[in-house]
Amino acid sequence: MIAAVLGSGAWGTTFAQVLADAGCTVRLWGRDEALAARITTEHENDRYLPGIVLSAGITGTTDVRAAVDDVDLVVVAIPSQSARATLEPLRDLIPDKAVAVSLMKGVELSTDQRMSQVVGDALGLPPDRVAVVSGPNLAGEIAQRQPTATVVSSSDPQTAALVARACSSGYFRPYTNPDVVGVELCGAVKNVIALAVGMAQGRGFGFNTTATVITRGLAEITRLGLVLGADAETFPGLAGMGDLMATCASPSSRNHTLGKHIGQGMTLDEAIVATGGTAEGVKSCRSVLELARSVDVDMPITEAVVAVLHEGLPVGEMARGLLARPQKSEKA
Ligand SMILES: NC(=O)C1=CN([C@@H]2O[C@H](COP(=O)(O)OP(=O)(O)OC[C@H]3O[C@@H](n4cnc5c(N)ncnc54)[C@H](O)[C@@H]3O)[C@@H](O)[C@H]2O)C=CC1
Ligand SMILES: O=C(CO)COP(=O)(O)O
Repeated sequence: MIAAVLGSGAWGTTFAQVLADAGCTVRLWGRDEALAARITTEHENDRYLPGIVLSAGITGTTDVRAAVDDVDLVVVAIPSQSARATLEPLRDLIPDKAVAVSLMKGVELSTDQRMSQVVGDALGLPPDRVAVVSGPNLAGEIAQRQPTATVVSSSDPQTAALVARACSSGYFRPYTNPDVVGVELCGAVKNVIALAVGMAQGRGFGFNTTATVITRGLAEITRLGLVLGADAETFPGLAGMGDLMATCASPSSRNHTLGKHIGQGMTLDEAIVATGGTAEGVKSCRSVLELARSVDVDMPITEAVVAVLHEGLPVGEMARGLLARPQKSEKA
């Protein structure tokens, strides 16, 4: 199979490596010419994955037309809020046989769409030609070929199976799941929960607080997902609990790290600079909250993250506000 991966950041480059190791010919598109040349000739992406020697089966390019010519897979790994504008000009260039794959974990501001919806809309593809990949997949670990599993989801089981075949290797094990809504919401909202966990840890709180935020975070992801038609079995799976555990535990998570900087007293602008890389939850917390409000779902942790990051709530007030809420049943 021939794959074009759009976005030569940490995850795009790592997933290009996964595809190459699984036997695909991979064209990795990015905007930086010097970096694209180094990917092709030196087999390295020193900006995002320093120290990793990339497979010789990956060619870097800045020519997006050439990248998508005659491909079987178009894989998208750019920040969620830039996806639509980047993909729309490619609308007439996608081969009829090709399937699009979103690696992005966000919700678009202004439309509140999940990224598979944005990709389908922007490229003019029906849902059965779009898949998503989401799970406990910290790029730095996978780039070192450490073992992990993931979820490939599409409304069309054949599309999911095709993408799973394309990325399956000795260290990367995809499971398929037809619940696109659940898988994508898990990926987007766990970033918001990881921000909250980071804030708590930055304030000096310990494991009880972390476990509480993760567990109640999963409860609010589940509440939203079920109202939007997701399958309850997705949430305790790899895309749900699995990814929450990885992102909320790892110091290499950008969302977790950014939250920690905020907890330690940085402003949002300072924390963005200190973190580097794309922390999707910073923007997606707003679209997730809007989505939740549109279907009348209560998401107190998400609401608190929005209040701290975008509405001036002092981070020291966050726990007090969450714990002062009226008593309720754990199952409500
Ligand atoms: N890094 C990770 O471990 C994982 C990341 N993801 C998701 O993958 C997506 C991409 O994340 P990363 O690769 O980690 O981000 P990154 O920050 O490492 O790289 C982003 C890439 O997108 C490019 N880019 C930025 N704005 C652009 C624009 N307007 N047009 C075209 N390209 C643009 C940047 O130059 C860079 O190459 C995000 O949605 C993230 O949540 C998902 C799983 C794992
Ligand atoms: O999605 C991820 C792990 O599955 C990566 O998390 P961060 O974007 O917070 O680094």
